[in-house]
Amino acid sequence: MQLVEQQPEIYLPTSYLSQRNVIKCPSCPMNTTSPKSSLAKLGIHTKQKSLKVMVLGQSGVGKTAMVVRFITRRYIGEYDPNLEKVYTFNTTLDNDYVQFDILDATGQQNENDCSNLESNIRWADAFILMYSVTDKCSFDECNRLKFLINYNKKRRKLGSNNKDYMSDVPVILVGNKNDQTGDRMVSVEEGQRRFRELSCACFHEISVRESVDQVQDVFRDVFRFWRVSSKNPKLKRSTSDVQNEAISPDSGCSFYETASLANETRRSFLVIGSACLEENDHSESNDDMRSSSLNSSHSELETPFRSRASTDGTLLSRPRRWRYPPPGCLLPHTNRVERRMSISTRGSNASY
Ligand SMILES: Nc1nc2c(ncn2[C@@H]2O[C@H](COP(=O)(O)OP(=O)(O)OP(=O)(O)O)[C@@H](O)[C@H]2O)c(=O)[nH]1
Repeated sequence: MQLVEQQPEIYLPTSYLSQRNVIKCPSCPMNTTSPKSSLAKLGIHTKQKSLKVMVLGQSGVGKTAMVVRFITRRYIGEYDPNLEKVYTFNTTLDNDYVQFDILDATGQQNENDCSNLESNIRWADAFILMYSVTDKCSFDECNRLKFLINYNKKRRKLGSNNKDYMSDVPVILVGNKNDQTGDRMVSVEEGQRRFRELSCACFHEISVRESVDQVQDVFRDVFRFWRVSSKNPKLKRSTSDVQNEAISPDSGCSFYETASLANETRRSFLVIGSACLEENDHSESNDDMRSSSLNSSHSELETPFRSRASTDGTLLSRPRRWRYPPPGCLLPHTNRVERRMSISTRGSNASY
């Protein structure tokens, strides 16, 4: 699962420019032309996917620094905070050719910007919700932004007469600047708790300044969660316990939902009601199925499914539990107090 880096491309689509008055970043060190990628030239990729990612967060949390780091692998300290840009970056992830359209939203919002923010949210397929671990306000701002995401994605689906209006776009919560240990105001545990409360897809705590790998992990997860949700748009991911936890060697950390992307094979599970689907492989899911958050009773899950099922698909019979024992059968628990039948249960014809 190598991230193959290619020549970055930035473009500002005409439609986007006209709608949102986006300005090209003059200080950006990357090419502003759109050279065709080497893969495209060779004609290797057959299907090009465009993944529209919106990076959201309060001003100064490091959104631009992260996007530029992902595309160029470089860390650049200072940016014009008032610029809102769309970067297009072609890369290969998990053997899939993918085109990222990354909208770096400006964090300085006034009331007039609110409708612009909401239309940008409707444009995006996936979100990176960013805060700085050195800024509690930016952490709290994530609540408002997540609410706006939920609201706008939900409304769009309702408008399209789709009854399945649950918003299931991937939202990755990212705490940045964890290199500034002395200035920390938000702990890892608080970030993890907030990620659960907001029902985000996963949580990363990173330092854009210190690690390009952590930044790439964030975008890799955006892509993976988006791929799962776009393949199964009607499925709702489990919002249950976070069981898997991965601490990367360079001190960034990530938290995932139950049996999702953190394990070695990084398979994702989707939960629909009480059914569990695995994204990649349906053949050997016994152990993983048990780790998912199903409503099945604990005792049922103790016995592996295959030992309970015969080859013709029928379940082996389990001892029948009687509510009232059949005639002639003694109750196994003798100290049980026999319930007296009420008059209504015995009926009006009962003799006393
Ligand atoms: N120590 C530290 N500083 C960082 C890190 N990432 C970004 N910064 C700094 O944080 C400041 C703000 O970064 P930006 O990328 O401009 O933040 P932004 O969220 O895009 O801000 P707006 O454009 O105003 O929305 C800059 O001075 C960056 O150098 C990091 O991981 N560690």
